[in-house]
Amino acid sequence: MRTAYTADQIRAAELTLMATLPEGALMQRAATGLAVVCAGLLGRVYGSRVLVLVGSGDNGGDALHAGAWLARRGARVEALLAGSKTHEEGLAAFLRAGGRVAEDMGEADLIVDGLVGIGATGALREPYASLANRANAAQALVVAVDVPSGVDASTGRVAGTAVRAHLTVTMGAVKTGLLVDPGASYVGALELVDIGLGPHLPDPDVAAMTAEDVDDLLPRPGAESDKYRRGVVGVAAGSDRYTGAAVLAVGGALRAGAGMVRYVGTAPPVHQVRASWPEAVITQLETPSLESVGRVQAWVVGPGLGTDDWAHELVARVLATDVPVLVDADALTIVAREKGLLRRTAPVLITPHAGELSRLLGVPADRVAGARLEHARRAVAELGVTVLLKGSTTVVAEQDRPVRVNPTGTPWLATGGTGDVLSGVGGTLLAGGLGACDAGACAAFLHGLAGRMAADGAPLTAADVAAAIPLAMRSLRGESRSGGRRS
Ligand SMILES: NC(=O)C1=CN([C@@H]2O[C@H](COP(=O)(O)OP(=O)(O)OC[C@H]3O[C@@H](n4cnc5c(N)ncnc54)[C@H](O)[C@@H]3O)[C@@H](O)[C@H]2O)[C@@H](O)CC1
Ligand SMILES: [K+]
Repeated sequence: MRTAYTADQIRAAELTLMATLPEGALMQRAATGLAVVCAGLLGRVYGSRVLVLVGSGDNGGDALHAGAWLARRGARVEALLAGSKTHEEGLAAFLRAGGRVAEDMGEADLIVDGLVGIGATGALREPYASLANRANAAQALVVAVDVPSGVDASTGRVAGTAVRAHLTVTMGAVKTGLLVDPGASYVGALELVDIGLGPHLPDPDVAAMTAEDVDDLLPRPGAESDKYRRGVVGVAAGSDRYTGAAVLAVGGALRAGAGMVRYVGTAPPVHQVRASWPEAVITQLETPSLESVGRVQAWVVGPGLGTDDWAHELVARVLATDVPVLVDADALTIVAREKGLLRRTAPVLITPHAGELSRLLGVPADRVAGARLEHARRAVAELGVTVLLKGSTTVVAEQDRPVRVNPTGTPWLATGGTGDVLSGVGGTLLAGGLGACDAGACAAFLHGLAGRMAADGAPLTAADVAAAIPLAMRSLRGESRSGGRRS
């Protein structure tokens, strides 16, 4: 598990560590780590041109010390002092090493963003905001110190402009805002410099699963397994109007390794599912009742179901069972009308995108998208369920646990029907015995990985994603060695 922390958590850990060390030692560790990464990026340090953007705090101090390190090795390093004050000791070291103070931004091979780090509050003020824009427009490689300036370290919010880094060198521990969009999309590659903070860190704020974690959690059939023991998943999806959602949800469930999929729906989607998936066991419903449906270990309800009275009744029946339920799409609209349906003892995993969560919380969708963690946590508290909030960074939140932040995915997944596949995968993992948080996080991980494999830099369809799920599972062992990073 890759763990991450809020600015307050980091600050508290830094204070306890600092108390055990000589003054300035921590910054030296941070700056040396930063400089070594910059040197690696430059390839040849001697003669290279480096511009250091220096803010008024310790983030600027890190940047100045790293600039000094590079200057001592022959780089031509200039510092633009942007703050009302400058880290004194850092500036002295920088000047001693032959660094120069610049009046304006000149040409450079590498720009080091030391404007603000975890001490920032709110949108970047001037002149920082203009400098961030100019750094973004420059040809140079951009390395952010600790956090890309303008990204809120604790939440990933970007209130105004922010530095778009090719690489972020973060100190001591990963910050939450580096893993959650929109902030995560400004980070580039992420390097962690160990400054000895580990023993002083509290329980993490958020955690990202690695391929190895997912591999360990996935239910796998043993010699004793039969289809019932592997998990039977029920899928209540599709309607006369939306038949494809049923096909995709059933496909996701089957491809994720369900022992058996029981599909229930009206005649048109039933015909489609039967034609696409002869493996599914199908019950055609005349009335919204589950009486004639055999036993399942988990339900998926909602994709393409519609929101009329018939659908409402079916959602209510599914939620009245005593097994885990994954609630998606139209079923989310229905439970937004009658939240009492979510009050049950067996686990509920809801899988909204920002728009659906905004209806559940009564908050505008853009606010949900801009502060994903906050709203996922709020939904957990208000609704008493596990929440998988889909989007550019999918997050899974559950009471009393660090939020799981999904590290896989590709923008190509933003196409119709991929959410239906995800719900099928999640349902199968619930039926296989995973808890709601693990089922949601593993489903998101596999779905993102499958999307990446199916796309390979070109468009994909939802059916391609479903087809790639077994490939994604198979690749977990190889991925665990390379970390499962976003590409
Ligand atoms: N204290 C230490 O020994 C260590 C510090 N570290 C570095 O220190 C950083 C934190 O340093 P600070 O606490 O001094 O804080 P920062 O350097 O992140 O920023 C604080 C300064 O920025 C200004 N500021 C805040 N919000 C702003 C905004 N929106 N626009 C413009 N200016 C703004 C403040 O007035 C203040 O002067 C970390 O991010 C990290 O880079 C790490 O190297 C670890 C060791
Ligand atoms: K920075």
